[in-house]
Amino acid sequence: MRSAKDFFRPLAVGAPTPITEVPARPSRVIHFFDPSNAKMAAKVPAMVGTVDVLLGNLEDAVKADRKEAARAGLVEIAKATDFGEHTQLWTRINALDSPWALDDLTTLVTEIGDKLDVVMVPKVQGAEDIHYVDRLLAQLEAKAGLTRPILVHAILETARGMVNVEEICGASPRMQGLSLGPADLAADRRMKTTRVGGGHPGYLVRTDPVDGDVTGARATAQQDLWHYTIARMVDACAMHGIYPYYGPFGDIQDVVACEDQFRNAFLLGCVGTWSLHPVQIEIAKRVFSPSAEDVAHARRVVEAMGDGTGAVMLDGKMEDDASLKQCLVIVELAERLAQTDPVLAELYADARESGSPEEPAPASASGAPGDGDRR
Ligand SMILES: CC(C)(COP(=O)(O)OP(=O)(O)OC[C@H]1O[C@@H](n2cnc3c(N)ncnc32)[C@H](O)[C@@H]1OP(=O)(O)O)[C@@H](O)C(=O)NCCC(=O)NCCSC(=O)C[C@](C)(O)C(=O)O
Ligand SMILES: [Mg+2]
Repeated sequence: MRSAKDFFRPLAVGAPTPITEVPARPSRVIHFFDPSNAKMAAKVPAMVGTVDVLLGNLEDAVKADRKEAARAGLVEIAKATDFGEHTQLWTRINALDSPWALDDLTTLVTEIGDKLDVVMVPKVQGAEDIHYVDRLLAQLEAKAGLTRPILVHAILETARGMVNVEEICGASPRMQGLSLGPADLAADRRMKTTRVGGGHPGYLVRTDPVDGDVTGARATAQQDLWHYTIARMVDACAMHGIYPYYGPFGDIQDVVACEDQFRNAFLLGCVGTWSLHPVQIEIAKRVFSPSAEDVAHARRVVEAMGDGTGAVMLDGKMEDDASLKQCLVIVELAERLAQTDPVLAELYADARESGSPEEPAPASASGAPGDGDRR
C-alpha cells in the first residue's frame, strides 16, 4: 500500500500530477458504439452534444477478428471529431488477460490520449488490476507528453471484484467510477438468469395463503435481482468519492423495463447508465435528471430550512437538517445539469410543485396533508 504522502505523486517521471477530486461532469448516459462498425461509427459525430459520454467499445460485442479494426477505428474517429465542451470520449479496453489490452492502452494513450477522458477496464478483480493500469497509464502519459491524467472506470463483473469493491474504488486517484456488468457477473456467480441486466419473473415474493388455502390466488411481486450489488457499489463509491453507474440493459425492445431498472439505480444513488442502442439514450437522460417537481420541492425545503438547522413542517411532513441534505443532493445535481443542458435549465427555472403547497410552520404545529407519495 502506498503511503498517503505518495498517493498523489505521479507514478512515472513526466506523467501529469494525479487529481485529488473527480470532476463532477454530467455522465447520465454513456453511449456505447463499436468503432469497427462503419454504420455506427458514421453516426458518432452527429451524437456529440446529444449524450454525455461517447464510448468506443473494444471489448465484448466486438468480434475477435475485428479487435484491431475497432482500435484503429476509434483512433480515427477521435482524431476527426470535435467532442465539444459537454461530451466526453471514453473507451472500454479489452480485459487485462486478453491478447489485446496492452496494445489497446499503448495505442490509444499515445495516439489520442489528449482526447480520452476515461478508460473503462472490464472484469476488474481487485486493486492489483487498477495498480497495473495506473502505472502503465502514467508511463504512457509521460511518453505522449500529456498534461492531464486519464481516469479509470472499473466494471464489476466477477464475484471476486464484488468482494474487493472497496479496495478497487480506493486503489488510485485515477478511479472515476464503477459500472455493473450484469451478464459476466451473473455467469461468474452462477446465477440462473440469461438476461443482460433487468429482473426475472422467477425472482419474486408471494403473499401468505388466505385461511391456509395454499392453492388459492395470491399476489406476487417481482423483485430486483441487482439490488444488493448496486447498493454495495453505491456505498463503495460514495466512501471513496467516485461515481456509481448502472450498466447495460440488454432487452432493447423493452423500453419500459429498461426505464424501471435505470430509475431503481438512480434512486439508489447511481449517477448514470449505459445506452447500447439509440433508443435508450433519451430514457437514460430523462431518468438520471431529477424531475422538475422534485427540484421544486427540494428548493422549497432548502428555503424553508433557513440556516439549515432545526425542524419545520411542510405539507404535513417533518423536515430537518438531514432531509435538507437530501434535498441539497437534488438541487446541486439540477444546478450542475442545467449548466450544460439548456432544456433542463429552462425546465428547472420554471419548476413548480403540483398542488398548492402551504407555507412552512414550526414543527409543533400540525401541517395540512400534502401531495403524498412523492418522497
Ligand atoms: C444491439 C445491437 C446489436 C442492435 O443493432 P441493430 O443494428 O440490430 O439495431 P437496429 O435497431 O436495427 O439499429 C437501428 C439503427 O441504429 C444504429 N445503431 C444501433 N446501435 C447503435 C449504437 N450503439 N450507436 C449508434 N448507432 C447504433 C444501427 O446501425 C441502425 O442504423 P441505420 O438506421 O443507419 O441502419 C446494437 O445496437 C449494438 O451492437 N449495440 C452495442 C452493443 C454493445 O456495445 N454491447 C456491449 C456492452 S454490454 C456488455 O458488454 C455486457 C457487460 C457489461 O460486459 C456484462 O454485463 O458483462
Ligand atoms: Mg462483461
